[in-house]
Amino acid sequence: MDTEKGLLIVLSGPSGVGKGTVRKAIFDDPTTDFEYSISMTTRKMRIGETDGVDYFFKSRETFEALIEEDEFIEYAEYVGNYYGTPVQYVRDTMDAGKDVFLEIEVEGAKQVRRKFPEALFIFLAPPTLAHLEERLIGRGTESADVIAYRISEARKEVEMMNLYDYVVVNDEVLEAKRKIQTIVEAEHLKRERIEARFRKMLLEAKK
Ligand SMILES: Nc1nc2c(ncn2[C@@H]2O[C@H](COP(=O)(O)OP(=O)(O)O)[C@@H](O)[C@H]2O)c(=O)[nH]1
Ligand SMILES: Nc1ncnc2c1ncn2[C@@H]1O[C@H](COP(=O)(O)OP(=O)(O)O)[C@@H](O)[C@H]1O
Repeated sequence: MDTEKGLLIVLSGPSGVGKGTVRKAIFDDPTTDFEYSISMTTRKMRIGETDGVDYFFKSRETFEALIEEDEFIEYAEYVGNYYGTPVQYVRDTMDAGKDVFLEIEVEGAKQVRRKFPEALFIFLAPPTLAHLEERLIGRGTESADVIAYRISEARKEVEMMNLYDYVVVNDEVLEAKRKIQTIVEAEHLKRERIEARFRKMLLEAKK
């Protein structure tokens, strides 16, 4: 039998909702058996970040050349910087039968939806918009202007949540992590059942 393709899991949601935090909790958990696709970006490296671990940090020229060469599954310009998912790693990993996890903003998630409609889309939502503002201010990495902009974007983004397969409210980080792991497990079981039913029907059709 051919190796089954891995699942593409997309975690998205407004900036500051906790996507990075929840993603870290997922990958800090040794029971997690999906692979994280490291994004490429043109934004400046923050203190504590490492090139090739948090992102692949590139110049605008390099990023734009890679866009021309069709090297991204999706990319978006967000608050003046490019962010994108390199295609090669995702394809190779899925072809090897492993699940790939993307943590991206909502415009990119829309593009993935067009290219990979069979992917699993999970929206991370804040308990309230007030929580979102608090978290962005609390993180202390952006100026007041950027925070105000991100909040106004977040209002629009929250309205997109009905386009997703699941909405997970990020109240407690470990609880959100557990819910996402459970959703992925359930999705595998569902797809295995559909696959088994399909094979049974094929066998019956051959009789
Ligand atoms: N479309 C897209 N968005 C990404 C990608 N990687 C990260 N992002 C998103 O870009 C936004 C800004 O990321 P970043 O500058 O690290 O800020 P932070 O997530 O708010 O800490 C976040 O919403 C990320 O989830 C990617 O490859 N593609
Ligand atoms: N469940 C949570 N409860 C309280 N604070 C949180 C929670 N999840 C994340 N945060 C905090 O909110 C801020 C934004 O989180 P971050 O992961 O950077 O968001 P995103 O990647 O979506 O932009 C950080 O300071 C983080 O520590």
